[in-house]
Amino acid sequence: MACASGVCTSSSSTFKPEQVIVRATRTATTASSSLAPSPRFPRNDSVSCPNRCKLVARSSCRSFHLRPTQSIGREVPANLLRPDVVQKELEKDPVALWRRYIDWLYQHKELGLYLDVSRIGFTDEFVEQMEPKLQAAFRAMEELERGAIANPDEGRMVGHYWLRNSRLAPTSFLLSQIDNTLEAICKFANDVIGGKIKPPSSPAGRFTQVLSVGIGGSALGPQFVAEALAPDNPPLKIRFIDNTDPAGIDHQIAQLGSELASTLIIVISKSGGTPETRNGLLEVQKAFRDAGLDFSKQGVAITQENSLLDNTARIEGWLARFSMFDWVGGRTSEMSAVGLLPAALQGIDIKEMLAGASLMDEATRASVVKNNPAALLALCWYWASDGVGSKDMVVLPYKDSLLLFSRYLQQLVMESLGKEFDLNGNRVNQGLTVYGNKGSTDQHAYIQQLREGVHNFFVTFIEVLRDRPPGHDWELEPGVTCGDYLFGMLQGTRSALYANNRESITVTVQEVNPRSVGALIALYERAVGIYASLVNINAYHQPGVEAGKKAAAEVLALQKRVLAVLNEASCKEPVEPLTVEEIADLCHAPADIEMIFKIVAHVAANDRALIAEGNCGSPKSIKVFLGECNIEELYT
Ligand SMILES: O=P(O)(O)OC[C@H]1O[C@H](O)[C@H](O)[C@@H](O)[C@@H]1O
Repeated sequence: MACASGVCTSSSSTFKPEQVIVRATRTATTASSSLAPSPRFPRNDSVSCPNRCKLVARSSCRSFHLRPTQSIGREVPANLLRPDVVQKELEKDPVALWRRYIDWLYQHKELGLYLDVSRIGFTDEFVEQMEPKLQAAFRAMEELERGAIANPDEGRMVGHYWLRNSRLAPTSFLLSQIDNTLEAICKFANDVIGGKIKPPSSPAGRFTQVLSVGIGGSALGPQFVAEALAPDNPPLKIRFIDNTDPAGIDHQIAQLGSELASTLIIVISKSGGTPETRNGLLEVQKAFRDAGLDFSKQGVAITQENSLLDNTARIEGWLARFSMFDWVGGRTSEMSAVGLLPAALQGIDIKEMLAGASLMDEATRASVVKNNPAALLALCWYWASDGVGSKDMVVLPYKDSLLLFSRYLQQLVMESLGKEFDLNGNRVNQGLTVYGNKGSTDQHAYIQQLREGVHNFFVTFIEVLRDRPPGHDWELEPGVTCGDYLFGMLQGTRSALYANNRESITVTVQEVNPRSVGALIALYERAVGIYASLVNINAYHQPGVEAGKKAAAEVLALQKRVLAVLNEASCKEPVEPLTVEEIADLCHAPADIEMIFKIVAHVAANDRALIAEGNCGSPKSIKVFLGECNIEELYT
């Protein structure tokens, strides 16, 4: 598929493994650990030793291959293979630890991505025990990719892997749907950036801003990618409305100011009926009306065909509509129009993102655990959290641009794995808690507790080798750059945590670019899928979310009844102020009295003609009435 502008062309800054070898020899000892030659390829005699292994003798490679997989070396007696003992031994024996590091180091050569699981203390026995479960997980993933109904409750296929390799799609119809949508995204983005598609009444004569309205999976991926990859001066700057907080919405619109006239509004909702997103849309449409602008000329919808949003956009004649597919879940939709259109509009090379994800997908189809980084992650999660989520996953990227990765992963992991029942209907209350921001910033916030406090977590460090674009670095002390400090902070924290028996994983990428970001997303998508199989749950539904939505709808329905009751009382002559108890009785909802009090307090705080007299600190004392009675409402 050809793309006219630079949006979809391949990146010239793609990492080349050879570059690392050169730098590995140039940089001093500090860099050597993360640049260690990988022993992985020689594991299989039929695979020749790749270039990187030239750094070590071929015989050494072979010895890694032949040595039985043992956590801390042959000399350790079997009775020492208890995890805590293993760890203590490793701490005392840096050589054994180094051997464990290289023995388990995963390298994806083309992506320049490494995965270090050596600081997770799993034993060989554990790996052996997990092997049948992992093989079952690989088979489940294979079936999923072939189009099985992998989301049984909702009767859906799960096809986010096809998005980056449409040839994998189970039917030619799906294949052309994927290809056509991608082509349409590229064309639209190019036309907007090139000024062919422009706003009707902007002095700028072209779109300068994107305002994305969406929530959950319809916001977190685009937010993460924008933070990670948007250039300093993107062709269109992006902002987000991802909540129904009126002040937050006002802030975004105020920040746009007169640029509202040159803002492309992208409304994203798979279902097309999410209340927060609908409210965001209505608020933005009001802002357009207030400014005398025609929303339809600047509105774009990304949603499933025939959803409420799709129908609205069609009927109102919005600028464009892009399809979201039934078989792509919200939290795995970054490589669909949901993520790709906003990214392309910011000048991010979306084909490189797809290429990175596709390469990672290939790697994570390997059925040999050590060769499959997603399986290694899932294995570590299982080990570290006893397969029941007993420990939290703290995600610490040491790179500002990856700040939102943990937030993105929060939904991907917790909405996928946080389930009450397993696939056999047993109550399991599964999950894996994710939090984190970035290093070294977090070292000055909560690392104190991680090092010394309650031991309820394991860490995932994300390391980025490239500190800055070439040609910009300088030494702020002799021989030391600012980036060396960041590197030192990461390594120091990793060591300090390990010395206190705190486990960690390290994912290393060469640089933050579309390819590595695509790969990271794909890596974690697959790890979540594999882990879900290991613990026998459906990763692709979210029944628990409905409970909160239903309860919210009930609160709003109750509020309408409260206001009707107050209206009736306030239309009497003289006006009859009511206590909260009286309101609850008149609403025939005595059990909801606390909620009624909260409704009264909220409405009274918002200039809505509801007056609450008394002290809200003692709810029984307050008397409530409406400042204006609405006779019409009474008789309708
Ligand atoms: O894209 P939408 O249909 O508007 O859904 C937005 C979000 O809604 C719910 O909270 C779901 O649990 C999320 O998975 C989804 O991403």
